[in-house]
Amino acid sequence: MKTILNGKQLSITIDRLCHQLIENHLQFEETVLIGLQPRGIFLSDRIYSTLRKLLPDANIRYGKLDITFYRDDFNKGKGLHVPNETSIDFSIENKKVILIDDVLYTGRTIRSALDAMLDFGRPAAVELLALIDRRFSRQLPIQPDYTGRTIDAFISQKVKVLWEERDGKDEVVLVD
Ligand SMILES: O=P(O)(O)OC[C@H]1O[C@H](OP(=O)(O)OP(=O)(O)O)[C@H](O)[C@@H]1O
Ligand SMILES: O=c1cc[nH]c(=O)[nH]1
Repeated sequence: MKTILNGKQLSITIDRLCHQLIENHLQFEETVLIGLQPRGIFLSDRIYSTLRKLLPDANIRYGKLDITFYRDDFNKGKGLHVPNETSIDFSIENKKVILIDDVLYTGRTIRSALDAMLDFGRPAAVELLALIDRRFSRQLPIQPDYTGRTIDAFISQKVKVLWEERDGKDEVVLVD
């Protein structure tokens, strides 16, 4: 097992990603954040709370999206899919949407998210923020606009993102 980001590095990376978002989206008047269930939510919660500290006067809209029923392997005999909650209490019509997930690998989760998101309106634009980009693993033409760390990994390896509130510590590891 190899550490990709320790707790301190993870915190600095999240701060940096938030500053990059502010650089492009200023007060988030026309921009909404959407974290992807289940694992992207820990990251999107951190990003949302950091942005609120950095921009105390901004009214940042933040929702959580479950993509279970939009997966391209849903009903493909891959076992029982357990859905999570979607909570988006605003329209994304004509808004700039920032999708947030912890790991970008084949790109299929994000494809599903693009599909699922359309139930909430037609956005003006969509950007993707991924904490870890496993490049050269993509099966679809999907790339992140904001990246915490880009890594190369063997197909047999797995990136695991650990969070204090769930796992007792913040760390990103590569598991053989
Ligand atoms: O780019 P992709 O290949 O879709 O992988 C990325 C997804 O994988 C992880 O979730 P999880 O392990 O729950 O998803 P999986 O079962 O699709 O690997 C991670 O939280 C991403 O959402
Ligand atoms: O390495 C990977 C690939 C997909 N999803 C993960 O969470 N980790």
